[in-house]
Amino acid sequence: MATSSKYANVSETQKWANKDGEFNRPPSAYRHWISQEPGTAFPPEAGRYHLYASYGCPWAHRTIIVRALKGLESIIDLSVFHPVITDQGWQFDLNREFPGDTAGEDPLHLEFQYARQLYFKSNPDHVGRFTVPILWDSKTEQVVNNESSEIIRMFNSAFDDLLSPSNAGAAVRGAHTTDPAYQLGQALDLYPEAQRAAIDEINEWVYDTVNNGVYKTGFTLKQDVYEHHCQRVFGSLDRLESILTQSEFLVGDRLTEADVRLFTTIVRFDPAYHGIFKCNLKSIGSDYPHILRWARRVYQVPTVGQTVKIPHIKAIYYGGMSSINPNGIIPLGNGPDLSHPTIKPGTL
Ligand SMILES: N[C@@H](CCC(=O)N[C@@H](CS)C(=O)NCC(=O)O)C(=O)O
Repeated sequence: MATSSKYANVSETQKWANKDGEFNRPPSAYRHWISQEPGTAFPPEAGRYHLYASYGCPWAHRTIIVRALKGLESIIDLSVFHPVITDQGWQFDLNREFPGDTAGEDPLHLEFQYARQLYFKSNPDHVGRFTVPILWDSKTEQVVNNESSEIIRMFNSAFDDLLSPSNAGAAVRGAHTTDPAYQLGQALDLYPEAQRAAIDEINEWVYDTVNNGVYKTGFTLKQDVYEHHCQRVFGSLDRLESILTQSEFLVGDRLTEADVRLFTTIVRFDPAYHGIFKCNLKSIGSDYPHILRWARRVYQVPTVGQTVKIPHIKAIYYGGMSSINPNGIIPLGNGPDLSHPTIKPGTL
């Protein structure tokens, strides 16, 4: 039986955790698939699908990164919510507090203010949360998929026929690469056949103990549950540090989906999880030189750095989680500078 914290205000914090003090992330509700299969309900089409996301949310951030790396900006439009989740859920940036980054309104439904309205438009009987990312079909007015791990798989390959090989560079805003570690645009494959088993294996434990592990640590109501998950987070960070001591990327010497999925957690670690979720046994900037080296390498892949918006990251965690940060004070630290030059693994 879990031990309660002496200090928790249970009535406030239980919003996030069950009676055993555990945070359980419910499964995503909409799981349709965009594919090139003949007769599919959701074929790839330019301008048909719309991504609703947040720069603060690590799951939505994955989809923003893969959209940018693949050069899908002209094919799939993006609308970003205000980073602070309101009591009605995600809201468009009605007062234009994050100009340039966010959508002040829903371009497809000018009368909508909240993400919840999209869910109810799609399914009037929707029950459950109103999460981002949302991949929306403007033709049939419904949520195609709201599970980031599946949206990035679709972005990785389903639209390739709409991207011409020659404009792969142009599609990612003039970025060209001679770097053997990655391609951009149509030529990029983040989930290559030969690496799938290795990517799946790493994704599984990284999801459980790192991506979602920080939430299980931060949202618990119980001291011993907190300690258990916190230890698991750092056990896995130690394991990742050791992998990245030998290897430039998580699966060999090329950028894959496994890197994208880990990156959105690592970039939030020092500026957010170390404080708000009490994941503070170590920090990326001070204690994990190879993870830091790798994070800089990923950040510096063209277009990735532009998707990292620290003010949104700090706002979602410190500004919108009143149960664990009641006064909404946002700390000053931004975590390590990821634009700093990188070095090769093994040379630290
Ligand atoms: N499994 C989902 C998780 C998405 C998710 O939990 N998003 C959070 C933000 S980080 C959210 O939208 N929360 C709003 C809410 O729960 O009301 C995915 O990977 O897409």
